[in-house]
Amino acid sequence: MTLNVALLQMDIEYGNPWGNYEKVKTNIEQAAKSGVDVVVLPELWTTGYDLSRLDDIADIEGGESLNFFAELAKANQVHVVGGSVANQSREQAAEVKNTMLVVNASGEKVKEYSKAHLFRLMDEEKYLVEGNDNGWFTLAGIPSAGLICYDIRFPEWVRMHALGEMKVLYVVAEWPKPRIDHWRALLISRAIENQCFVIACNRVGADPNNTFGGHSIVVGPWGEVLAEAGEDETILYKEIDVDQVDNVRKTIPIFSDRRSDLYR
Ligand SMILES: O=C(O)CCC(=O)C(=O)O
Repeated sequence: MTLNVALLQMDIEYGNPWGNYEKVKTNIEQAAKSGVDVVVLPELWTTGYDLSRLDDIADIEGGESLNFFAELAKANQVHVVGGSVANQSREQAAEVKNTMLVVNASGEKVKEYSKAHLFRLMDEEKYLVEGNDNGWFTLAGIPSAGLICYDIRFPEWVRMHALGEMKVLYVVAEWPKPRIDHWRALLISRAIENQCFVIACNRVGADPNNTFGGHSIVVGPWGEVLAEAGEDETILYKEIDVDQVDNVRKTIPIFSDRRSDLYR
């Protein structure tokens, strides 16, 4: 089974959701014209890391972003792995999560996953609360999962998803340029050790505190880099053959060779 993906490697207007909605709409429409199945966005694409202003610019219950995706997905017949947005609780304003919304081509919400591991180096723990749910979902009939940026530094979290049969891992990020070597190495490792596709979308550009490194990437289940962007704004397109996951898992059957009597 093949899947055509488009990764929107974009710059994000700091603290300007309205400008970012316009830009993403144009990009999704452009990607859909190329006949893709799934469009993937970066992390916190509505607000960027303007965390001290979240009271003014966060999305209440993710409602605006969900409606936005639902309309665009349906009109353009694409599935959307919607990066993540600052998602504020209606009841408790102090509760803001970094939430991925996944919407299918019928405009239905398939998944809501909130970043489980908050990244202190960018002050997330001061402004955000962590999620407590897993990232599993099925999209285009494929067992998948979605994780957010720093989450990929926790191989046990990714492995837990692979044990749940995940074949495609979507990663959305605002990963800084100085550690872009870690980004590539971690994503390739997660693909090899879990024998899955990794489809990872990072942003480019800069905010007042960080410069972001791009290098959005599609990695195959054998660890091969199938497509990779540079450091400029672009839409990265790739067709993947999901059946390769079964072939790799048959060739080196790590899941049946695991010693669950020694470790979990
Ligand atoms: O782990 C890293 O180096 C980057 C993580 C990050 O930027 C994030 O989670 O937002």
